[in-house]
Amino acid sequence: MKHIIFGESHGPAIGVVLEHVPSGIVVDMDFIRAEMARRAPGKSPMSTARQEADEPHILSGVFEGKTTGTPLCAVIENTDTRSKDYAKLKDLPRPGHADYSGHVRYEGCNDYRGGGHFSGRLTAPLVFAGALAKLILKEKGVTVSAVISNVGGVADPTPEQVEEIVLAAKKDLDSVGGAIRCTVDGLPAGLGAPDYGRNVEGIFSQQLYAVPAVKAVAFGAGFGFAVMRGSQANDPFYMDGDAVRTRTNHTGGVNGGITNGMPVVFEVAIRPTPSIAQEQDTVDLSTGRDAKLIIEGRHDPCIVHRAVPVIEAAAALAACELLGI
Ligand SMILES: Cc1cc2nc3c(=O)[nH]c(=O)nc-3n(C[C@H](O)[C@H](O)[C@H](O)COP(=O)(O)O)c2cc1C
Ligand SMILES: C=C(O[C@@H]1CC(C(=O)O)=C[C@@H](OP(=O)(O)O)[C@H]1O)C(=O)O
Repeated sequence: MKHIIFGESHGPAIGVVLEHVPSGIVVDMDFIRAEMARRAPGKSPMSTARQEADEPHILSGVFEGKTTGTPLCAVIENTDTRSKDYAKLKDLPRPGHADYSGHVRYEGCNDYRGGGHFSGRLTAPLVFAGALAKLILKEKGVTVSAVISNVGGVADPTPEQVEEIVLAAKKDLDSVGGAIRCTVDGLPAGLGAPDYGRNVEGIFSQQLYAVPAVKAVAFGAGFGFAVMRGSQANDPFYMDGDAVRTRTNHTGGVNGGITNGMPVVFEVAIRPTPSIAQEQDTVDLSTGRDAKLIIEGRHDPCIVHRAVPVIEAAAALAACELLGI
């Protein structure tokens, strides 16, 4: 299964085309809508004020409630755009966002309104694709679930702590980052390979780094391995009936680029939102001079809580790839 995400944040619509979807998958729209709602903007003071229904319109690839196996196209309308907030960003790129790198890469032809194709808005069709992937994985006994593992330096925060930290950053005209831990359960041992392009960590990472604001991916103990001894790091094997299992899972379910039958566990770091309301230094691309920038518009003071279903979606697509779907 391959997917391509299309659209810009302030264009008429965004969407996804999936090809090689297995035929006969029952497209549970209640489940898909619930997944989309977990990510949708405008739901709390901790998120952007932009209001979008995020209702997916399926144009092809589904007939009588089931996938046909031919290309599946889903479109999501953009209705609450306010492009005037972005007028000055044509010449004044936002530090941390993709305005400057996108301008260079696309020779000034990039749609800078709302971040264009770089916007976190493009994760709405990704969540649609991920929801479909989860429906496929369910039939194979594979589940994907993620939680917030850090916000603003506080590990495994309670929902109340998340709210307090995010709203404090917002009050300071600032933003805050964090991390998400994701578990993929039910993948059999023996998937993947050690080689370039085929190893489990690489397949997951390709999907995860395509999510805007993801800045690090670590499997199992991750950077913690750097300060462990072998006796602490190794996961001892034992027999659980007929199944080979490990007592700990520091390695995050992967050895030598191949699943070992334990849950695949990884953590991603999410950067603080680039668009903050404080005055910042930038450059004026029209004059070639240093400049000051005050960003207007409606931005997420934190991305972490909104990205939890997005990380699950990326992981579900990676799990399908590993299973040869
Ligand atoms: C769900 C989601 C919401 C986001 N909301 C914002 C936002 O409101 N303002 C902003 O500047 N960046 C936001 N971002 C992050 C930018 O899209 C991202 O930082 C930018 O495209 C540059 O990509 P990079 O951080 O991966 O380098 C969001 C990302 C996601 C996944
Ligand atoms: C619209 C969404 O988030 C947007 C992501 C985003 C960015 O730069 O990534 C910037 C803001 O866009 P705008 O200025 O158009 O409101 C967010 O609202 C969404 O996630 O659906």
